[in-house]
Amino acid sequence: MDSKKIQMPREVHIGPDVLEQTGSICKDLRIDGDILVVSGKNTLKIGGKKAIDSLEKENYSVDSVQITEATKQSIEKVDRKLDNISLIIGVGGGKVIDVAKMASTNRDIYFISAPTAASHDGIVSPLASIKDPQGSYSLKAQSPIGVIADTNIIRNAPFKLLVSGCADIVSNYTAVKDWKLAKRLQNENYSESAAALSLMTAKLMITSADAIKPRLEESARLVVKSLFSSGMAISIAGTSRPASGSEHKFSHALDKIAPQPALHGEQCGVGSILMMCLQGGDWEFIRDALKKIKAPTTSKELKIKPEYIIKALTMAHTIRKERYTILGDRGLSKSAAENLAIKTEVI
Ligand SMILES: NC(=O)C1=CN([C@@H]2O[C@H](COP(=O)(O)OP(=O)(O)OC[C@H]3O[C@@H](n4cnc5c(N)ncnc54)[C@H](OP(=O)(O)O)[C@@H]3O)[C@@H](O)[C@H]2O)C=CC1
Ligand SMILES: O=C(CO)COP(=O)(O)O
Ligand SMILES: [Zn+2]
Repeated sequence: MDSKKIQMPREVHIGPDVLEQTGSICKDLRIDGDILVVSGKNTLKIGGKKAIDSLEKENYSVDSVQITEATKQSIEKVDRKLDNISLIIGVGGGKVIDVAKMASTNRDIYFISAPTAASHDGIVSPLASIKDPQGSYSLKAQSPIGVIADTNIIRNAPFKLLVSGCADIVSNYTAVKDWKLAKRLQNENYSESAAALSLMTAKLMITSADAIKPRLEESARLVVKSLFSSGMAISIAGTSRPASGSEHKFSHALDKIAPQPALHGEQCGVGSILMMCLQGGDWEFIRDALKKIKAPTTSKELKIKPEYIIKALTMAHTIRKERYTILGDRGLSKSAAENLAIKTEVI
């Protein structure tokens, strides 16, 4: 039997103001040498600067770089800063973390993940979602050596980012169904434990929906822990399969064609309503769960015109063709897509 490698972070710090301990956390992790902080336009001010101040207090020499997209060009921009760097810290949303993760993997440099929002489950996963005009790729990367999740920053982030993270987790329901289908039809590798962890996380999220409130530290902490556990399912599987199926293909298609895409998790949530209906499952349950967490359930709430929803549905099967899902090899016709979106009241 093939051997299997599962990467886990060595230290996970979740709590108010933990970003101000970045320097001492790096000392504890025995990081020796210069450090690069990767951030975004907003997140450099919100979190990046705190990490830099704390590192400088511990006498680390620190450089920083800002990125705006999760693309090859952004990875190259980070790469140009990496001579003499021993550690990269990604302080920001999902795009920043994916770019920092991939750049660190390419150069075999340690990586710390410091999310400023609980908006996606890539915080600890060993995969990076990288986009180009042709599509979206789930690339193998390393897991972070450490996670620093500052719940004071996360609770003060726009509430829709927190809701988006919850919806990304709810979408695990349809992702696991697709994965099981691929096991049955294509004999794809399938991990019972990864699938069980992914589903358990989604169930717990829905059970605790009433506790997800704006600005509360407890809510931020709860969602971070759920994203962590969904990310661990991805780590165990060694693929994003337990958390990404046809509903994610739909979201990646929207990212490609919609003039103004919504947040990743918001689109995956709506995708999950649609795909659960295609899968013959209880789509009303997914819709009601999303409503409970105040996530969008319609094209109007996503602020994306119905024509783009239909177009994304008809092209979703062309994204990650190797990932078999309920969409099959031919996908949906335009009329089938319209029927589906109308039936589920997405349009
Ligand atoms: N690798 C994996 O396993 C996974 C990867 N993903 C990927 O993650 C990405 C989605 O992540 P998401 O975070 O939704 O999107 P972004 O990284 O685009 O972040 C959304 C916006 O939120 C801003 N932001 C972040 N934190 C704060 C804050 N505290 N206060 C104010 N604004 C803030 C960002 O600012 P700024 O401009 O500074 O960036 C950005 O403008 C997608 O590319 C998706 O494919 C999703 C799930 C799993
Ligand atoms: O978003 C993910 C899980 O929530 C995984 O990302 P991919 O769809 O890019 O594999
Ligand atoms: Zn996702």
